[in-house]
Amino acid sequence: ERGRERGEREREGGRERETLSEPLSDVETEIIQDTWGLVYKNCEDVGVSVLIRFFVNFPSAKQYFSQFQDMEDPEEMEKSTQLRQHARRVMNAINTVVANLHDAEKVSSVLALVGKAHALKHKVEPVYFKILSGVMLEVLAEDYPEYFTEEVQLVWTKLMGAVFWHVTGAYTEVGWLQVSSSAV
Ligand code: HEM
Repeated sequence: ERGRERGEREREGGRERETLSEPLSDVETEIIQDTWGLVYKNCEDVGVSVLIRFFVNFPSAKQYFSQFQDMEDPEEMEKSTQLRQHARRVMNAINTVVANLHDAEKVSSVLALVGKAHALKHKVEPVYFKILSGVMLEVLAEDYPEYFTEEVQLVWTKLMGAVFWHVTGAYTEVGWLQVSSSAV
């Protein structure tokens, strides 16, 4: 089941879709859960710094957020309730994924919901998910250098690859066609 879940190859939308990552091993799962536990204690602060860096470095990502589309000052962004709320939601969704790494169906259903909502309701270009995960890894490595060693960062990169794979799978499922190679 698990193998199929992460699917070596699946037929979707008439096109073959290859997995970007192997399932995490037990050791890798433990590494993710231990390091995430430390990060999640500062859930709100970490989430807000990740999103601020995301919007400062990739200003076009702001277009989707009515409240701070035109904001440029990071200090002002920090006060936006819409930004803080999204930070909390992103962190909580990742927390659910991390807590359920042994339950592939739960992981894929959580991420399918996220993908579908962002495709259908928010109309977010899927490439922003890839960019956001890069920014998140960068912030985590800077803020927790003692935990995010190179080895740990590699495992996190793998997890983020899996997140992106599930999210873009949902985009494909709802008929968002640009997804395949342009986003990866
Ligand atoms: C791992 C990455 C992400 C997660 C887990 C996540 C999660 C969520 C959740 C749970 C919601 C609220 C429920 C909903 O309306 O669907 C939400 C809303 C939203 N997300 Fe994300 N999101 C992520 C990435 C992004 C990215 C990359 C963008 C755009 C650049 C984005 C834009 C939005 C917008 C515009 C809303 C609605 C905001 C509002 O109504 O205030 N999200 N997100």
